[in-house]
Amino acid sequence: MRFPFLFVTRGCKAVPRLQQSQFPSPLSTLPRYQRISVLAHLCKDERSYFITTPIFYVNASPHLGHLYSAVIADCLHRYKLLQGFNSKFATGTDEHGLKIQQAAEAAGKDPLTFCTDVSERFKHLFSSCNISYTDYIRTTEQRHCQAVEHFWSVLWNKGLIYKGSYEGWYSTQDESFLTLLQVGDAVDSSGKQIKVSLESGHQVEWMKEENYLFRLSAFRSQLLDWLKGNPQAIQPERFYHTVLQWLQHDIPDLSVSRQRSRLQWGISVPNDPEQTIYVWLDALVNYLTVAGYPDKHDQWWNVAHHIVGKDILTFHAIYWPAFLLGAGLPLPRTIYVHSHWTSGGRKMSKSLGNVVDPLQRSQMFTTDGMRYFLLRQGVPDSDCDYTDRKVIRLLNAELTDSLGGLLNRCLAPALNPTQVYPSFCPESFPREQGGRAVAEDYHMLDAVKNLPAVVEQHFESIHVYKALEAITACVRQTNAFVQRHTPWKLDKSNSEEQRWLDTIIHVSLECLRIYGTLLQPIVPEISDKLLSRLGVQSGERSWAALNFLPRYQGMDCPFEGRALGSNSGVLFSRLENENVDKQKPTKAKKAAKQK
Ligand SMILES: Nc1ncnc2c1ncn2[C@@H]1O[C@H](COP(=O)(O)OP(=O)(O)OP(=O)(O)O)[C@@H](O)[C@H]1O
Repeated sequence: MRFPFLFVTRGCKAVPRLQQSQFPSPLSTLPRYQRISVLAHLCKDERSYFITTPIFYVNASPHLGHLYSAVIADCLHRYKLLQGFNSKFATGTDEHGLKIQQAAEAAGKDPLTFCTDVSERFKHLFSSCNISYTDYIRTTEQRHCQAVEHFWSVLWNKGLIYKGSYEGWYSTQDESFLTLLQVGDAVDSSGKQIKVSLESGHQVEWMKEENYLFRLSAFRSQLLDWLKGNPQAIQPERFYHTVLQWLQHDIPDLSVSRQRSRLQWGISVPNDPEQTIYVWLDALVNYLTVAGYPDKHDQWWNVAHHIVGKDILTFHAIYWPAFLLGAGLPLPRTIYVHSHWTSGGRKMSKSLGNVVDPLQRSQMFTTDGMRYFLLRQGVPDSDCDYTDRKVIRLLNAELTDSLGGLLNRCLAPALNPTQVYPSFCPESFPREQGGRAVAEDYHMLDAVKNLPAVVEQHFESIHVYKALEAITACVRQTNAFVQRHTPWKLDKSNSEEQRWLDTIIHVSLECLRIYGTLLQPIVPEISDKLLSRLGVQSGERSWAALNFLPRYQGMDCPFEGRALGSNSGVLFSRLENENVDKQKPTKAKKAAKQK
């Protein structure tokens, strides 16, 4: 639910005191507790939020790692929308540079046709996987070329770019310059001694040429001040410390152009057609282009948050902020960093070719299944190895058995023949113990009541897996609640027993409503199915509507007595896999079981 008409600045003072009659219509239809909650959320921050993925290099088709970045950003975007923010979400493709020039040549295509083909593949993947971007940028677009030229001219006019001579190691694969400390020895497949980047393993070459340099060295202390004053600027914390560590040493000026004779596929340096702008400077400016730069861009640029893989941290946490400081622009609010999916123990990468096709996997395991897996299993702080077996096990356990099983149990016609949201009986489940509920039931209520705050905290630091861990733990508690009270054994001809049965189901459906609402940013289709089955309308699915079990608090529940939605089948079908089913426990597991 979005309330773009409410003007709210930092702090609550700027929020006008609204009379009941002044609440704009969608808000005025909400119960009082929800209105307060909406306003409280809007007071916490500005109402705008701008989230970006890296723009993806189109030298080859997308793989699972690219989808991962996009799914994280999509999850944050959807979460902000649920909270009532006006959120903008940009992704797209990075289309200039030597690697693309070479890949297009190898494919026998002109570079733009080549880029368009691959860019369309990314777009197709994202739309197939429900990536709800609001802007898809390509760096070959006119609006972007204009933004880059303008940005360059600003830096040039401030004397921050000068013509010089660059000499050093360069990795074409990474489109990156390296210091001596970042380079090591290796042997190629023919047994020849080569130099490689210690970080990516890609071969590097010694490069010496006349080009333009950016005065990066002049920004070290400003970058340190920025980070020290904004400890949340790079998250998770581990990467914040990595960048601080990098800044303990001098940083050399950065070459920001290539001779046109070597690189034609890129934007020319303004007033110097012999030079092409460095692909990373070009690419990073995409975030400004989407925000509207060089025209009116403040609304979005002031609230920008980037999602990036750890492989491109230097570019986003050092070069980009230095360029922005140079241009006199605000720095991004947060740089969220995630680690890598590995395959066979090595970073999944286009150049290595050890990639998993995300489109094919999302057809095998469903789009929501893949989204759930990536966000549940992916840990931003550390790498994670991908296998299909892990996907199948996780989805069967958590989506089919735990969540789907709970929904099935609670909606079984034998327990709920009229298919309505049953009533809650305060005498059976009083606020003080003494009814039919036991201590564990009260613990469960506390856990579910606190769940939105826990999930919010983890979403804010992109630890989505922790949010899912907390939701899964609550789902388990609700299953245990149903199991403990065996509602199917209660005597429906006895009115007191029937009231208790209804209460058990009411409480369980309330839990499911909270889980379904919180899961929307992660698995939008499954959540929609779940909430629709519970009869929860689209206007009742926002963060503000997360008012758990109001009847227990002595308030009205809008769902009580309402007809449930139609049954559209199982929530998540079990995934079959022979290998998984046939797999025998290892010796170590057997021993652990016996203990
Ligand atoms: N293995 C991966 N795991 C997680 N994210 C990844 C992975 N590979 C790429 N990404 C995401 O995509 C971004 C851009 O990656 P890039 O296009 O360079 O892919 P790549 O496969 O590493 O390419 P190359 O092999 O050509 O270097 C990364 O910063 C990250 O956000």
